[in-house]
Amino acid sequence: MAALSPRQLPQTRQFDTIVIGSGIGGLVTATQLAAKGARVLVLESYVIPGGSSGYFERSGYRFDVGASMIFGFGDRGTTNLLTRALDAVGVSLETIPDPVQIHYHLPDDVTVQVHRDYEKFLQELGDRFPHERQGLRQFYDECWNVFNCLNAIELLSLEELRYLTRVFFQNPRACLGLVKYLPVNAGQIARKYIRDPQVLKFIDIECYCWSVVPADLTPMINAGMVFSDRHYGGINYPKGGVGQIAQKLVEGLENAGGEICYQARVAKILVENGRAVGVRLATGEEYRAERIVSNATRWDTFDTLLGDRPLPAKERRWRDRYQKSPSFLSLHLGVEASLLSADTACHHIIVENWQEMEDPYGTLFVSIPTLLDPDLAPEGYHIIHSFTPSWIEQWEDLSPSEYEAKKEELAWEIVDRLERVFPGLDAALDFMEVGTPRSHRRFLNRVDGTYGPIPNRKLPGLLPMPFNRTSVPGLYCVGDSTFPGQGLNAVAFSGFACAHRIAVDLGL
Ligand SMILES: NC(=O)c1ccc[n+]([C@@H]2O[C@H](COP(=O)([O-])OP(=O)(O)OC[C@H]3O[C@@H](n4cnc5c(N)ncnc54)[C@H](O)[C@@H]3O)[C@@H](O)[C@H]2O)c1
Ligand SMILES: CC(C)=CCC/C(C)=C/C=C/C(C)=C/C=C/C(C)=C/C=C/C=C(C)/C=C/C=C(C)/C=C/C=C(\C)CCC=C(C)C
Repeated sequence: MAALSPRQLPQTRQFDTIVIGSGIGGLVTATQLAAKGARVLVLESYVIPGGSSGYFERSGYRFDVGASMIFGFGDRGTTNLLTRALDAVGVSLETIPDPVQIHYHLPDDVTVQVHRDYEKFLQELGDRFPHERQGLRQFYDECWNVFNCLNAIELLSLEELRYLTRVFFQNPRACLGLVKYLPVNAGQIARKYIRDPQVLKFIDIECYCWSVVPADLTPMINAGMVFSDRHYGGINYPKGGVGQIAQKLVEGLENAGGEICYQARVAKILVENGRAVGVRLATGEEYRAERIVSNATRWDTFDTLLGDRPLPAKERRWRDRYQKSPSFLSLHLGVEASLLSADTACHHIIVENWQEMEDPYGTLFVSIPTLLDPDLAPEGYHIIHSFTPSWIEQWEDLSPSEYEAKKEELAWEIVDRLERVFPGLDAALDFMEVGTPRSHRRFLNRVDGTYGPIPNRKLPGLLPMPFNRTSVPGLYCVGDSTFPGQGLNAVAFSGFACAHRIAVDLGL
C-alpha cells in the first residue's frame, strides 16, 4: 500500500492509536499494536521513516544518518528485539555479521579491538593490561550475569502487573537478578574488580561511546546488554543500510493493516478534560484516537506538543535528574577504496587525551559501513562517517557565512586528526557533507539535536528512567527518553513495552 499524504486521510477516521514519529521506538510500537489488530496511524514529519535511523543519498553514496553499529539482530534468546520486531509483522532483513565491534585507538598508543569472540577480546585486552587481566574478566563476567537474566525472560512492559507476576513465577532467579542490578551503575561494579586508573578509563570509554557518560553514570543493566550481546547476538549490519530497518517495519505495518503519513508534522496534542484525545497537524488537520503515543523527545513532547500546559510534577522531577546529551558534528565522507586495507575494522573510537574524552570534539567516532556492505558506495569507494560530540550552543547566533565557515574549519581539523589512523585520508577524499547539531535538530525533530537524556549526576542506575505512561491520561511516550534510554535495541524494547501497555489498556 502506498503511504498516505494527510490530504488523503479523512479527519473523521477514528483510530485506536496514533503514533507521533516513525523512529524505531514509534515503529515498533505501531507494528506490535497493528499485529494485535489495533487500528494504528503513524504521523511522520519527514519524507521517509526512521528518524535518527534514516538514510540519505548523495553522489551515488547511501549514508546512514546515525551510527552504523547495530545490536538486536541476533537469532536466539529474547534480547534480539529488532529481529523479533520485524518477525512479528512477517518481514525480515538480511544482515552481515561484523567480526569486530570497535577498534579503540587510545592515548599512549594503546590499541584494542573488541572481537565478536569473547575469549579473543579478553585475551587481547589482558595482553594490553596484564596486571588487570583477572579483574577485567571478573567485570565482564558480571556483565554476563545481567545479560543472562534479561535474555531468559520475555521482555515486555514493566508497568503491567500481570506480566511481572508471570515472569517472576516463570523465572524468579532472573527477575531477582535484574532487581539487584536496576539501581546500580557500571562504574561501581568495575571498581570492585579493577584498580588501575588507566584501565578504569578504558571502562569509561567503553561506556561513553554509546551512553555519552562515563561508567559511574552508566546503568549496569544497559552495560550488561551492550558488553555481552556484542559477543552473543553480535553486531550485525543490515544489508542496504540502517535505513532498511525502518523501511521494512513500515512494510510490515502496512501488511498488518496499519497506516503511515509522511510530511505530517504534529503541531499539537489535543487534550480534552485532561485526557489526550487526538493530534493537530501543522497544516491544520485533526485526527483522533483512543491512545496517543509520542516518539518525540520528552522535552519536545511536554514543552511544544502539549502547548502551554503546566509541566506535570513527575516531569519536573525527571528534568531535575536528567539533562539533554550533546548532539554531534558529523562528517559523511566518500573516499577512494585504496585508502583502507581489507582488514580494517568497521568501527573505530579515537581518544587522544583522557582529560578531553568528554569535551566537545574530544572523542572521535568512526563507522565505515561499506567494509560490510560495499553496495552503499560507488565501485572503488568507501563511506567513512566520523562524528564527535558537539553542543547546539556552539552553533547558535551565527550568520549563514559564519556557520558555513565554522563547519568547514572544524571538518578539516577532524580530517587532520583522522589522518593519524587513516594516513592519506585527505588525498583520498571524493565527497564530504557536514552535519551539525542544527542539522540534527532540523531533520530529526530533536530539541537542540540531542542524542537523548543523560543523568546530570550519579543516579541509582535505571530506576529513575520513566516507563511509557505519562501524567497525561491517554498519552504515552516511547523512544530514548523512556526506559531504558538510548540505542536502537533499547528503543525497540521501549516500543515492545509501550505497545504491550496500550494493548492491555485497550483490552486487546
Ligand atoms: N547504531 C545505533 O545504535 C543507532 C543508530 C541510529 C539511531 N540510534 C538510536 O535511536 C534512538 C532514537 O530513536 P527513537 O525511536 O527514540 O527516535 P528518533 O528520534 O530516531 O525518531 C523520532 C521520529 O519522530 C519524528 N517526529 C518528531 N516530532 C514529530 C512531530 N511533531 N510530528 C511528526 N513526527 C515527528 C521525527 O521526524 C523522527 O522521525 C537514539 O537514542 C539512538 O541511540 C541508534
Ligand atoms: C517481577 C520482579 C520482582 C521484578 C522485575 C524485574 C524485571 C523483570 C526487570 C526487567 C528489566 C528489563 C526488561 C530491562 C531491559 C533492558 C534493556 C532491554 C536494555 C537495553 C539496552 C540497550 C542499549 C543500552 C543499547 C545501546 C546501544 C547504543 C546506544 C549504541 C550506540 C552506538 C553508537 C553511538 C556507535 C558508536 C561507536 C562507533 C561508531 C565506534
